[in-house]
Amino acid sequence: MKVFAIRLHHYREWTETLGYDREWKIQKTQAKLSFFVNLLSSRIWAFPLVTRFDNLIIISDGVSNKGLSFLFNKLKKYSPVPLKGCLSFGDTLREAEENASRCVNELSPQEIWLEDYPDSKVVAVHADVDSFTEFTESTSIYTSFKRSMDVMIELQRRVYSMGGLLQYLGGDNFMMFLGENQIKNLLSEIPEGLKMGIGICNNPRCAVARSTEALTRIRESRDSRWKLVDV
Ligand SMILES: Nc1nc2c(ncn2[C@@H]2O[C@H](COP(=O)(O)OP(=O)(O)OP(=O)(O)O)[C@@H](O)[C@H]2O)c(=O)[nH]1
Repeated sequence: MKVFAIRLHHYREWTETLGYDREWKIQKTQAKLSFFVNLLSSRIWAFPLVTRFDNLIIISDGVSNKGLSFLFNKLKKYSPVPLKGCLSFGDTLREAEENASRCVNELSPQEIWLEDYPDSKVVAVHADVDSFTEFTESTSIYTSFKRSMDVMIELQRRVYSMGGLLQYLGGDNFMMFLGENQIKNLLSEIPEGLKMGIGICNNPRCAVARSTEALTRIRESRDSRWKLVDV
C-alpha cells in the first residue's frame, strides 16, 4: 500500500516570525493549504489526510507518480515554507506512512522522492453517528462536537491497531482507510450508534465516493449498520 508524505520544512520557525498575534494568521494559512491539497488531490484521484496541517499524508494507491509530482509542485505555491515529499510502500497504510515519514526526514527542502511501487485496492470506510442533528439540537453545539471527538478517539484506536489511518471530516463524519483483510475485523465491533459505509476501488477518491454511496444506502434502508459498494 502506498502513502505520499509531505512535510512543511521548518514550519515552527515560520510561525515564530509572525509575532504573538499570529494564531489567526496560522489558522488562515492552514485552511488555505487544506483547501488546495484537497482540490489538487481530487484532480489526481488521491485523497489527503491533513492530519496536523504541518505534515500531510496522501493516500496514493492507484495514483500515478506523475500525478503526485503535479500535486507537490502546485502545492509549493500555497505553502509559506519549502516542502519535502516522499512516496513509500508498506504491507499496511500505517507501515507505508511510517516509511514515508522516515524518508521525508532525510530529504532536503523542495526535494521529492518517488519510486515505482505496486498498487493495492483502496478500502475507504465512511463512519457516521446516528441522529447527530437531533442530538445537537437537544444538547448544544459544543456538546455535539465533544461527542464527535470522543467517537474519533475510539475509532482511531481501533483502526490504528489494524494498521489503518483515520481523518475527521467534520460534523459526525470520519473516513478510515485500511487493508481489505481488516474489513471483517472492523465490522466485528461497530460502536453503538454508528454506521459504516465501505467503498472499495482502485484509487482513493473513487473509494471515498463509494463509501459515501454505501452510507446513503444504509440511510435509505436502515436495515443494517454497514453496507459495502465495490462497483
Ligand atoms: N464531511 C461530511 N460531513 C457531512 C456529510 N453529511 C453530513 N455531514 C455533516 O454531518 C452533520 C450531521 O449530518 P447527518 O449525519 O446526515 O445527520 P444525522 O442527524 O446524523 O442523520 P443520520 O446520520 O441519517 O442519522 C451535518 O450537519 C453535516 O455537518 C458528509 O458526507 N461529509
